[in-house]
Amino acid sequence: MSLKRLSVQNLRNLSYVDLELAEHLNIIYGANGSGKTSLLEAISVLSLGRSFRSRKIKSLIKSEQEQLTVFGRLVVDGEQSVEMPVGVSRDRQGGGQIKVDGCTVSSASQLTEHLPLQIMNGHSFQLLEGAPQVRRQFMDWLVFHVEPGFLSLWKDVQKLLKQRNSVLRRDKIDPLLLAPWDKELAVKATQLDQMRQQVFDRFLARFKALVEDFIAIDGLMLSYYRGWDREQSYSECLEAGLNRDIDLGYTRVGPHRADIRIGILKQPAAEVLSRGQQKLLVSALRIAQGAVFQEITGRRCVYLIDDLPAELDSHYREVLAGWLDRLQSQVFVTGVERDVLISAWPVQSKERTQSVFHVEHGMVTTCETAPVDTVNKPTEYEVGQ
Ligand SMILES: Nc1ncnc2c1ncn2[C@@H]1O[C@H](COP(=O)(O)OP(=O)(O)OP(=O)(O)O)[C@@H](O)[C@H]1O
Repeated sequence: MSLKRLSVQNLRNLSYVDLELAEHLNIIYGANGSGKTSLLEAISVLSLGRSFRSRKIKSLIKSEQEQLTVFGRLVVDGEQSVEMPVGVSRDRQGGGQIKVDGCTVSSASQLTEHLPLQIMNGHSFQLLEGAPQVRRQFMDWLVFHVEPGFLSLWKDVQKLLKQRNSVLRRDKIDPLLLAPWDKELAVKATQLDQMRQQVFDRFLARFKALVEDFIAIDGLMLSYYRGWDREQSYSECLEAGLNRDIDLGYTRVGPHRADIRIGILKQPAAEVLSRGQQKLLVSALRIAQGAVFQEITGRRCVYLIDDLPAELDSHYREVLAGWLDRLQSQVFVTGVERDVLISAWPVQSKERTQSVFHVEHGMVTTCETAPVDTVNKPTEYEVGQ
């Protein structure tokens, strides 16, 4: 999937922007505070129904405006002639509308299915230093996109856990009352674990192949933790831990505790690696994920990379750009300096289309694509106001 056209109204400092986008590489440069991240946020509204930066819709709507609107035209992979319009509007009262291919839909997950995104920004370090929930969400992104039954199974497990926890919090607990819930929970939790394990194994193989030649980190280890003891079935775990769960008032172990453990010689990666190495590692995790998504579904996800040069030297920038280039996915990459961004990419290949955009005070100008040593002059195509 790629985004061919993007129109934005009243999102942060962007009053009105209307852009034709390149199928592969979109370079967005401009001074601090000019609106580069806001442009990426607009794309994330089309995929998540909200920004990747904050869940608060009010801060996303331009000051003194009542609502924001983002509209896009998606091109379906392998069918260049098939375009799908998607649109999202959100207002300050929490209302809004999501439209996919002309129909109003009730859930943002229908947007996500059509426009799968991988986001790399300052928060990406959370994959290494954040709570297990961050890595669980990371893993579940791929499972959601490649296993059609995942979302409903995941919802069932959440519901069963909630019911079980509410029983655990009662004054008097009859274990016989819990038994049927536990049986159903164990069956669904085990199915969920199997889905995650299968997808993780495939992901791990892809990740290893990707980083082997580029990240010289001795002892780098990735492993999947399913959330309960490997030696026991989930029903055995629930039974053995019942008294402890009653004392705690919640279910201590299970698929809601799953994690990906990322370590270097048995130490957490965040405590050992330099900031640049961490950035390359989290980027590799996201790129490997996109590659597996592509292998399994035959579709491509879209990459949003905010401030690519931050933390990276020119060698690491080139490694990262090379990985992305080989994926042939659509990439939106921001940075303050245009030439630093352009020079990271391999010499223009015939297979790659690219566009360069300059952002200034919330106005976006499409530039001619030119080699890095020539000056890009803005064309007459002024898209901002
Ligand atoms: N709700 C809003 N209404 C109007 N302007 C806003 C709103 N929220 C943020 N801004 C402003 O929008 C501008 C663009 O912010 P953005 O984060 O997109 O900049 P950027 O180009 O990514 O900057 P940097 O290079 O520093 O990361 C900032 O000046 C910010 O103060």
